[in-house]
Amino acid sequence: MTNPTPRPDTPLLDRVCCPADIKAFSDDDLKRLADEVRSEVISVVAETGGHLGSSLGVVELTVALHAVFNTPTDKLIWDVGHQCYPHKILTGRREAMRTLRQQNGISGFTKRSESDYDPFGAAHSSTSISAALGFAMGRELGQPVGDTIAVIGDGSITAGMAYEALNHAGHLNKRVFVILNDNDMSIAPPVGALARYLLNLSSSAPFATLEASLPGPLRDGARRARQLVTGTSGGATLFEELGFTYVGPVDGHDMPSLLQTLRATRARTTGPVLIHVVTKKGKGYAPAENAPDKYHGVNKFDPVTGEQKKSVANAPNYTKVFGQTLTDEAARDPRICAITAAMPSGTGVDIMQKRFPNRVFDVGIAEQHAVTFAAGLAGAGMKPFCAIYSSFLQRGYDQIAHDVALQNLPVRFVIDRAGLVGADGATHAGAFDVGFLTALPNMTVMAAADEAELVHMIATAVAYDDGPIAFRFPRGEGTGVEMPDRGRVLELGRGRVIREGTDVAILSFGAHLHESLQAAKLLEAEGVSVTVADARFSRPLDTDLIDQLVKNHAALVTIEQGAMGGFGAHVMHYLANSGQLDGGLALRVMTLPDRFIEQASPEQMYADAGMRAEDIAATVKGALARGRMMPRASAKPRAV
Ligand SMILES: Cc1ncc(C[n+]2csc(CCOP(=O)(O)OP(=O)(O)O)c2C)c(N)n1
Ligand SMILES: CC(=O)[C@@H](O)[C@H](O)COP(=O)(O)O
Ligand SMILES: [Mg+2]
Repeated sequence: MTNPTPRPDTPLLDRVCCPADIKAFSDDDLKRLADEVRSEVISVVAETGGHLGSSLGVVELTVALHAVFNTPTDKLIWDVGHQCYPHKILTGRREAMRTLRQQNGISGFTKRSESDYDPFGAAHSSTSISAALGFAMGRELGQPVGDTIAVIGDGSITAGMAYEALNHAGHLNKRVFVILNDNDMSIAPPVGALARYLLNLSSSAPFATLEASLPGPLRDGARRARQLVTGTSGGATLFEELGFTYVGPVDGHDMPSLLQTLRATRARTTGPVLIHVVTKKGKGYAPAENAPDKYHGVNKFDPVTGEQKKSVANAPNYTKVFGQTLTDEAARDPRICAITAAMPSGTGVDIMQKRFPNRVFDVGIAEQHAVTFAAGLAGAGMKPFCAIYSSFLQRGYDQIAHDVALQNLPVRFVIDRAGLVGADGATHAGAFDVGFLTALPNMTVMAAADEAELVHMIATAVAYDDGPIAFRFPRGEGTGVEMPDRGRVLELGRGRVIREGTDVAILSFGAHLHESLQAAKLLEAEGVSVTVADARFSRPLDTDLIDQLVKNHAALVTIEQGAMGGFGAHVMHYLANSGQLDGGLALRVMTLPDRFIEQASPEQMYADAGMRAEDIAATVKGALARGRMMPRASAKPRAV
């Protein structure tokens, strides 16, 4: 039975279950469809929150790509994937969009397990060209892959990995499409020489449409004219020098130009192609157009006014505490400087940037460079604070090991978004930094249990010049503890006992101290006396404290906001090699479970991870029951 002919006034979007449905649309229909998709994005994100500006900027581009290419056989790969909301709406997930970034809902990024139209997951930037080239070579080797298209932003293309891929694509000379979505914005305004180059290049937009529409010889003439106007000396753009056919710049909101350019390029080119599309972040929604940085990631908002719903703050925000404290320290110490990889406001270094602009460096999305640049600053005698979210720091691990730790250079690593972060889900979980940093000789690793501890750890990092030092703290608010006027320097490798008990000990590393104290209260009500200690350091370990806890309690439980192989593993390693496991010890190591945890609220995610206060209490009780069956030496508790 054929589908009944829709009434002419039926919204076009109501007729779209998947991209194949838009193949029959006229070019005018496609423009109308884009307008409907834009309204849908605004309506959804007003309800759910999420990445608004980037998605609004690629509405026409998304419709045109699905109209011209044959997804999912043609592989459309979005870089970062935060701009994929129009793509998800058009690929069968329109209804599901209201569950965006929520527990058991759909991801805020592209995700292979979610749809055949998501051939490659993302969320960390600058991976799309590599992936698209990989798929293209799979096709060349006989796999059922059609065209491959990477859509990468002007911010994401500042990362080194993008050039590794461009370099290889130019070498292989196989057919692959790179769409450079140039909205002249990263999260903040873009930085770097490349941003300037692209701005210059995009000034030649009028030539692009002309060029794409002309036959061979005339097209060459138009290209030469463009190059003359844009001063791309020697005639070739950077991308053409790397072996790409460069097409553009094209107005990314002009549907006819987009369709014409994509159709012509798809029909005519054989090797690697870069299509330079100029868009506006937040396009079509005034509040987002006028403040593209503030509307990059939004809370729920009033679609009429654009007013974002403010979350009620019960305690200081860790990031703000870091930014302000570092600024205060920098006022006292001219050797302090700060580095961010395109996240000035996210990391809080924008606070110092306002006061000491010449000592704060935004290197673009370039975490590898950020780390070794910081190493150079340290080698020169500065005190660099390299502020990178835990999950993004994964991008610079060899630089940490090879350029910083091995040379014992005093770089300070500021690791925000440690632990589970909530709506950004598994890709942004700060789960692994404790493991990969604590394993490094010369490294010192701290975790703040609360915002007051963070202030002390910053002071400690300022004072510590004997090698690299890292401190981590979670996304969001602290616990509302009393704040010190000024940070004091902590004794390296020394933890602290928060609460004295006699039966069992909890040794907490980082911000789960709060839940550990709650667990102790729950156990106290059941007649179990619990010592709670804050380790403060995973390297160097406070072995005296560990010895005392083991000697004076029937069982020991460690807990950390991180994956296996972190703090608890190092405690176990110490206990084993100091012979304290030989006679048996009731020891439990609480970490994140050995799996990735999908997006939800942080509370829901920690519940999923089995790390609520009641979970800790249950684990402690189990360890205590086992421990009571074992003999143990008694010893006087250490004076605190
Ligand atoms: C490795 C890595 N570093 C940092 C980020 C944080 N981040 C997400 S989107 C973004 C800006 C991307 O800019 P662009 O590629 O131009 O996309 P637009 O938002 O302008 O559409 C940044 C820095 C990330 N996702 N991955
Ligand atoms: C898409 C991306 O990677 C960033 O926008 C990230 O979502 C920012 O995270 P915060 O909201 O924790 O700063
Ligand atoms: Mg951009």
